[in-house]
Amino acid sequence: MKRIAVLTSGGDAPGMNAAIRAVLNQGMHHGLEVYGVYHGFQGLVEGDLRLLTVNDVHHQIKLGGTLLHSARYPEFKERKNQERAIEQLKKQKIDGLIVIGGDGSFQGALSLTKLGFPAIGIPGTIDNDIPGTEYTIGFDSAVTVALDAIDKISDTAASHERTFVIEVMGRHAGDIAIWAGVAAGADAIIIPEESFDMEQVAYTVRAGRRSGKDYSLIILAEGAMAVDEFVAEFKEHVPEQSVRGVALSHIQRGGAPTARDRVFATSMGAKAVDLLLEGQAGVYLGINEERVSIFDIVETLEKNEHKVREDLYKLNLELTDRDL
Ligand SMILES: Nc1ncnc2c1ncn2[C@@H]1O[C@H](COP(=O)(O)OP(=O)(O)OP(=O)(O)O)[C@@H](O)[C@H]1O
Ligand SMILES: O=P(O)(O)OC[C@H]1O[C@](O)(CO)[C@@H](O)[C@@H]1O
Ligand SMILES: [Mg+2]
Repeated sequence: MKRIAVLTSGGDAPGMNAAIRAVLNQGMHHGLEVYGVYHGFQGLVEGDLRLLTVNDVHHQIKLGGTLLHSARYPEFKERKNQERAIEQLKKQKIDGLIVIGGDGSFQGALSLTKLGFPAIGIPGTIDNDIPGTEYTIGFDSAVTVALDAIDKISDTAASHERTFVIEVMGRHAGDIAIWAGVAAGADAIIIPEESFDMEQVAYTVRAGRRSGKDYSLIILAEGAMAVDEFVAEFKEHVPEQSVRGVALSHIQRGGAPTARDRVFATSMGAKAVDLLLEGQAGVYLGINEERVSIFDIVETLEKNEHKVREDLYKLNLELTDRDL
């Protein structure tokens, strides 16, 4: 193996640049040429790739976003586009591909492996929604950004003795909501994985106020309900309160990656290169008990579901269990 390529796909995530840097540096350590594919699978199909140099990744470890740009390109589900992608790679004499992205991007990597082209996945998504791994690159940064925003909102919430409903991202997963909610000391955390009773949420908020709190926070995962809808319904249960809703939205995908995201991105970027050199394909990397682990894409994605940290969710319920 002399040449490999790397791309980023799906929603960007802080730490993707750190992973790209590690792929390039580890590739160079092994005497490989590393190509960067721009604009995800779309760029791959269109042949939008070039040789990376140290200059491309210099300074990038501390930057959010992805220097390779990203794309959502549903057309990559079509076999003809997957075959075109392989033709482009072969034209450049590239023997292996590293795909940094979420669960959707891993399906793209899998399709290439099934057609005989070696591909390896690195989990890069703020959602933390990939089965197998406990952790995805960008999650820690997104939670940190969300928490910073929630803390700021709590200042004004306290001044006006308000209840704020704060919608966080995560697509179908409640991970960002749980972590940001526990870290913020939220009165309630609403996630798609657990049902909730609006009257019970209202009771908890009211009980908190009665016990001396001067504001309340409800952290709502986008996959559970839209914030406007939630606020409208919630207000009917607490007509005496001033309630505001806010969606943090794409701010959660921006900013410098945290140390944790940079370290795991660097470890996984380097490991992906090592695996390609060992002849592995159809696998992805993840983190288990703070160590890089290897997962089979088919086995793990098709037979497992992502699980949220139920223990943290339950802990928050216990900590907010107050009587009126
Ligand atoms: N079944 C599939 N087969 C081939 N390619 C796929 C498949 N599903 C998704 N992809 C490719 O992966 C891209 C990214 O997928 P998706 O939009 O689901 O984001 P993701 O990688 O899960 O990241 P995130 O959820 O963080 O945005 C798609 O736009 C498409 O190009
Ligand atoms: O940037 P887009 O395409 O609007 O996608 C937003 C989605 O992407 C993510 O930020 C990452 O998957 C989700 O949390 C969110 O639902
Ligand atoms: Mg996804």
